[in-house]
Amino acid sequence: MGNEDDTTGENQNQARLIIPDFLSLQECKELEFIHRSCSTVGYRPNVFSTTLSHLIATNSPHLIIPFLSIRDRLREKVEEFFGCEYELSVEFTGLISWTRGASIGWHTDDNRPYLKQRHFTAVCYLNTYGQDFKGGLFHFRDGHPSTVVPTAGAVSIYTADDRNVHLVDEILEGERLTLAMWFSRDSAHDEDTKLISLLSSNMPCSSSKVSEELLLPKPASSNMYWFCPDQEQNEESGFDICCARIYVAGFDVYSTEEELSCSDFSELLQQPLQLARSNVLFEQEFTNVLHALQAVQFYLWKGTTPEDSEGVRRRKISLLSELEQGTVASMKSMFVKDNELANKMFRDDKCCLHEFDWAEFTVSVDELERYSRRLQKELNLVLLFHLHLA
Ligand SMILES: O=C(O)CCC(=O)C(=O)O
Ligand SMILES: [Fe+2]
Repeated sequence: MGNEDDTTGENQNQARLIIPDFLSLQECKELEFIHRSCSTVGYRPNVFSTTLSHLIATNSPHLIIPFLSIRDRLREKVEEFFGCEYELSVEFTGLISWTRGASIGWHTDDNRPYLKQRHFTAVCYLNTYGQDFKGGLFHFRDGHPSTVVPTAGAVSIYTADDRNVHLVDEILEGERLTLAMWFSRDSAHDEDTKLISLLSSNMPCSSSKVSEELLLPKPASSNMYWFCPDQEQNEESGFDICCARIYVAGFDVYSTEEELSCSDFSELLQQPLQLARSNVLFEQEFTNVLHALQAVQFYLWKGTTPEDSEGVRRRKISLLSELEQGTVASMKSMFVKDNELANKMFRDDKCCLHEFDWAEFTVSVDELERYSRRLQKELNLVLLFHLHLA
């Protein structure tokens, strides 16, 4: 794989570049954490996505920070390779995952009138073929290389025009995750302009006052998280993807809200919730399902080492009563109608290998808060800097 050193003398006509190890594994894992914590159902069957504007809209603007340096590095690489330094704008940035059954046939990335501003594509693979998913190979119709085997950290860069007709084989198992970016020569399509204006209207931050309040995620409307197999708009099949990701990681959700039987049960997920595991209830309340999901995903990402646990604020755990076990079970059947399907789509066996320990989980919940505060500070600096320049 890779034609970075290709010196066939046809550089101007070189329409693609594959670089292994463009991102570190740490960067891949951090973006995976963000996607598994924030994604919504996507624009095609069995596809899930996390866009930067969605992060802003769900009160998680600080999660944009890990993208920033990666975007700059990629833009510079694309400009350098295609000889258009300082000319490109980022048109779109998003995390996209494909699960069982997803595929895309031969196409170019500028193949719609509203996509004509897309001049170059960069796809970073955040996980690995054969290890994290089966199927999902990438093929170019003409020229070399003809097949790209997705490997965590590699990036595939190509023109969006008909020199690069491509397809992705159907995913057979697992979740194939990428960071997809498009670049435009037309600065009118600069994604940053849109993001900055969203940020300045959504942020509790002005040039004179920076909020220190911890940002907690706020779910978008519940249909954005409801997955239906084969796009049937059917509430009796499928599942809420936030709950499903919590369940496949071995946790349960518990709510003290009385009206479990109410018709609009999706409201429940917007309310404070607790996590449980093997009939043990964790005392701390999370603000809503997204907050609980973020805590679970952060724990799966970072794990903890025993030394971390000094100075940790202790949380109680308790055994679930029979009544509480009933609540846990009925929530599960409300939010995941098809447990087998949820497991097939999201289960990641690597995450379930080490033994679970509530003390370690507690450390991780505190660590998540420190992580969020650090990103918030960075975001405030970026914004203040930008507002002063503007
Ligand atoms: O994920 C990939 O490898 C490419 C996806 C693709 O072709 C597209 O989204 O246009
Ligand atoms: Fe494409």
